[in-house]
Amino acid sequence: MGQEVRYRVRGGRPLSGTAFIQGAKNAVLPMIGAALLAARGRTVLRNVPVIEDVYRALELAEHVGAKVEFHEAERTVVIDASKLNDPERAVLPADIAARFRGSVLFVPALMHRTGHARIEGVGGCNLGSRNLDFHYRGFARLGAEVTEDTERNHINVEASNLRGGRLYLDTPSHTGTENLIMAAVLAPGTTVIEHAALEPEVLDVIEFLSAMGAKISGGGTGFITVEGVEQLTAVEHTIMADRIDAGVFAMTVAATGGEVSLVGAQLEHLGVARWKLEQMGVGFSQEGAVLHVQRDPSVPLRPINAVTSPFPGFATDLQSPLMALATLADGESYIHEAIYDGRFALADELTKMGAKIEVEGTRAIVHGTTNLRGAEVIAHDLRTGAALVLAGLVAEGETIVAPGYLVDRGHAQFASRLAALGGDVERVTVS
Ligand SMILES: CC(=O)N[C@H]1[C@@H](OP(=O)(O)OP(=O)(O)OC[C@H]2O[C@@H](n3ccc(=O)[nH]c3=O)[C@H](O)[C@@H]2O)O[C@H](CO)[C@@H](O)[C@@H]1O
Ligand SMILES: C=C(OP(=O)(O)O)C(=O)O
Repeated sequence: MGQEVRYRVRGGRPLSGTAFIQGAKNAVLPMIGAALLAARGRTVLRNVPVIEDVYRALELAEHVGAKVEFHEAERTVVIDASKLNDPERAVLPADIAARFRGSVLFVPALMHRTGHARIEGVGGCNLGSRNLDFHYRGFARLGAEVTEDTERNHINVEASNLRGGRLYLDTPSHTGTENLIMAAVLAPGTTVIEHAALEPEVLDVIEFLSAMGAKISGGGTGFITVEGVEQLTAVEHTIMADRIDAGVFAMTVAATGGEVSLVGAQLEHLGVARWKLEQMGVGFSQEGAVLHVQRDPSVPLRPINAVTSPFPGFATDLQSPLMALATLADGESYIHEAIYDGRFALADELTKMGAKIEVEGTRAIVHGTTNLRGAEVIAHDLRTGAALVLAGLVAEGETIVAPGYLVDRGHAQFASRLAALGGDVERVTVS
């Protein structure tokens, strides 16, 4: 049997001090995919979070023919994609690609550089149904031939003759928007994408692609126009701070009480989550690049109603930590998960810790206040794991959260950053 990572947490300490917010997972993954579009030069990405999804993305980049260096201490990735032109290597193999959702973001570069892509698997958090139909339909409208090999469960994309086209998304898909933009940047002619996503990471990716030479307008309006260019150049880019990492830290301070400065976090990137946390009793103040978060532990948290929706709505990735936080509020909270049909696995785990949560479909009622108690609990996905660490920090006794790999997929040095704030959290490896 291999080794397993676990998070061991003991509750009861307020948090205080300064935490550094990592670079955004959901910006760096599309940027690694975008870096493969450059036929010349070396891309330098700074503020890269040292997380498992980045390791997987870099493995995948090497697998398809790029040369990659990860200078972890400097949080810098260097990618040379000049030799990425072998159609035989234009394959996203299940053993790497099925371990993270961002693997689908490699398809545009493979289409443009090799004329072909075979997708043997795409992973990501298990949150219910997560289709890729918007991506494939968009590639087809740009001239690709997308076929499914049902026997092997592969998708084959032939794309020797991409050209601009009129595209739309049924809902403003985050990676869908990024993928259609990347598919369009080197396709001759004009592409229009209607109902595009507004997430800050999408804007960061547009900024990166624009620096590479892409012609993209309308980012942040929901209506994006791309004029195809002949080639893109490798550039240097510093990745924005991770708003979900910042939200998780803010909610953890809300749970334990205390006062913490989050370096790099931007209040405006929290969207509606900011207002919900303020209503619960959390104080925020932004001072340049530092976000101060405080919560007086002597005043009970107020219950809350929240509905997840695309940015600037309440981020679905913050729904799990919000549920954990709501168990501590004085009264009934109502949560509607409107993005995913299977993102309430956390409720059963919190119940093991003493929480009272009723789930019906995509709606949950959380009955607070609960005196949480430590337990052995399962991280069903990345944010469930982070939420259970949060719960452990206020629970009586010891909480063990496993598998820790899922937390490590998206939060860098999670235990040591919380421990530096005074939290009793350890990341342990057991065989
Ligand atoms: C790597 C990355 O950036 N992941 C984020 C991204 O995922 P991701 O980009 O996969 O999420 P989407 O915005 O695409 O998904 C939103 C909804 O649209 C549906 N859908 C999406 C595409 C498609 O072709 N067909 C379809 O039906 C999905 O099943 C889901 O119900 O945005 C999500 C929503 O903010 C976040 O939870 C993820 O952290
Ligand atoms: C759902 C998430 O990620 P992914 O799309 O990479 O599975 C997440 O970050 O919470």
